[in-house]
Amino acid sequence: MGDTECGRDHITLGRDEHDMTSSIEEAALSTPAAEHAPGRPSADGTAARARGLTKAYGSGETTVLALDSVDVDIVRGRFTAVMGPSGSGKSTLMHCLAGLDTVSAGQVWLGDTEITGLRDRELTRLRRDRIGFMFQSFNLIPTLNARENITLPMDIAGQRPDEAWLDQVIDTLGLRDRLRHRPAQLSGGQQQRVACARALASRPELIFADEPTGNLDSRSGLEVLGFLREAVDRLHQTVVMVTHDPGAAAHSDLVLFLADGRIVDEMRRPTAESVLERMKRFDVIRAPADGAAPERE
Ligand SMILES: Nc1ncnc2c1ncn2[C@@H]1O[C@H](COP(=O)(O)OP(=O)(O)OP(=O)(O)O)[C@@H](O)[C@H]1O
Repeated sequence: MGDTECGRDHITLGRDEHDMTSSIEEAALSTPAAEHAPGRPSADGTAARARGLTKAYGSGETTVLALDSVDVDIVRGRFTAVMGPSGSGKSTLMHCLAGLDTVSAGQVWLGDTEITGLRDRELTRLRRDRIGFMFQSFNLIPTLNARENITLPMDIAGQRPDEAWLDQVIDTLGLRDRLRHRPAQLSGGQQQRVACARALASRPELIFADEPTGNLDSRSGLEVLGFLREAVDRLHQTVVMVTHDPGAAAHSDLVLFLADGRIVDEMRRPTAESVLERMKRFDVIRAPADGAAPERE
C-alpha cells in the first residue's frame, strides 16, 4: 500500500512529535490492555523480529525503497545499535519495528505478537503498554513538571508507577532535585534525562531510542548512554538505539549496519574505533575516486 494513502502516515510525518501525538491518541483509549503485560517473554527470546521487511515511500517513478526485505532479530536483554549512512533506512527500520509506521511488505513481531496487520487502535495500545521511546528532540510537555512528564504515559494508561523503580530511575539520572521544574527550566541534558526516565518508567519490554544523545553535550550524552547500559545489564531491559556516533554505538552489545535499506554487516562487542573503521568503508563506497566504479555493499 502506498503510504500516502494511509491514515497512519500522520504518525510518520510527526515522527519527532510522536510522544505528544501518542499521548493524545492514547488518551482516547479507554480499555486497559491487560493482555499486554509489560515484560512478557516471547517464546524464542527475541524482543522484536522482522522478516522480509520492506518499506517504500511514494509511488511510480518517485518511489524510494527505504527498507529492502530486511530480516532482523532484536535479542531480548541486549543493547542493539543501528548505524549506517544518512538515508540508509535506520529511522525507518526503527519506526517499522516500533509500529510507528506501516510496512509495504513483510512481517514484524513484538515478542510473540505480530504487529503487522494490527488495527491502529490495537497498535496504539501495544505501543503504549510495551514500548518506551526516546527521541533526539525530547518531546516533553511544556506545561508539566519533570515528574509529571515522567509518569504521564502511565497516568494516561491508568497504571500506578512502581515507586521503588521510579526512585531508582530518578536517582540514577540525577533528577531528584529537578522534579518540580518544567522543561523550560531544565538544561538540554536534563530534559533528555527526563525523556529517558519517561521511557523507562513503566519498564517497557523494548526501548527505542532515536539519536538520544544528538542534542546533548558529551558529558550528558555519556550519562544517558551509561543509564541505558545499566538498564540492560542490571534491569534486563532491551534497547534499540539509532545513532551516527561511533562512541555512542560502543556502549551497545551489537551494532547493525544498514546501507541502502539492507542490513549489510553486524559487529559484536563494538569499540568506538572499530565502529569508526567500519563506517569509513561506507564513505569510500559513497565517494569513489574519480573514474573508479562505485563499489557495492
Ligand atoms: N516520509 C517519507 N517520504 C518519502 N521518503 C522518505 C520518508 N521518510 C524517509 N524517506 C526516505 O527513505 C530513506 C530512508 O530514510 P531514513 O530516515 O530511514 O534514513 P536514516 O538512515 O535514518 O537517515 P538519517 O541518518 O539521515 O536520519 C531516505 O532515502 C529518505 O529520504
